[in-house]
Amino acid sequence: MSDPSPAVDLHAADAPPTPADACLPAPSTGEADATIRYVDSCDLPTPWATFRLHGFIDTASGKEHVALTLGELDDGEPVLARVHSECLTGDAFFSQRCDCGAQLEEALRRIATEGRGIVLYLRQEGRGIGLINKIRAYHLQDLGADTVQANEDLGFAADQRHYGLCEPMLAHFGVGALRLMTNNPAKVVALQKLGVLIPERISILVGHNPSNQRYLSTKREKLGHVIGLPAE
Ligand SMILES: Nc1nc2c(ncn2[C@@H]2O[C@H](COP(=O)(O)OP(=O)(O)OP(=O)(O)O)[C@@H](O)[C@H]2O)c(=O)[nH]1
Ligand SMILES: [Zn+2]
Repeated sequence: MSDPSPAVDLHAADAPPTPADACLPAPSTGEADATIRYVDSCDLPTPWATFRLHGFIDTASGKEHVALTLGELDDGEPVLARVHSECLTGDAFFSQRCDCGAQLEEALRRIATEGRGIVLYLRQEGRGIGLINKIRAYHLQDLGADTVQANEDLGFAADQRHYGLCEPMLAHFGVGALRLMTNNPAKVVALQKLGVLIPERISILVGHNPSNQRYLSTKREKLGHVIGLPAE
């Protein structure tokens, strides 16, 4: 996977945005020109802690991304982190087809317990194919395909995600090293290729249920995830 390192174009954290900053997505200029622009932050009370929610715009695609932070992050110590790709069905609708919602909740809970950490929430729904195509992929899975076959039957790669925006987003917070909560070694490698240090990968094995058992075994067998399933 090629992850172009986007140029950094970040506004000062304390500068209030103009309406144009906040609302106008830039026309796409292609990935090589991708820039991430910090826009604004606010408090976000959750059941576990009051996080800071930070908004960014990828000016190349117009996509809006967010980071949730807690505590002091720029002291040079590796930061407990989750790099989470959008899953509307799992994160918002309690879908049991995947483990995303449970992982997001667990990540926030663990960060709250430590009092320090970051979640990068990347708007690359459906492993990068988008929400509507994910619904089409789910339909194919209803008919018997697994999560990888379904993507491929639709003409997509099994995983179309890019992590290039993570490095400048992390740099914005003065973070260079992560203790990354993931079961996905490919995510670790992709971030390391961007220059992000990952001294520790932390398993996040939550949200297993009968409806996602096949999905999780396919992730392990075809996508290389480190997942021990309960039946084994
Ligand atoms: N195309 C497709 N995308 C899916 C399917 N199930 C979940 N997803 C997407 O897969 C992505 C999961 O992202 P992450 O939660 O970052 O997880 P991961 O890379 O699988 O690895 P972990 O860090 O271990 O969770 C999200 O974008 C989901 O929308 C599926 O069956 N098909
Ligand atoms: Zn999901």
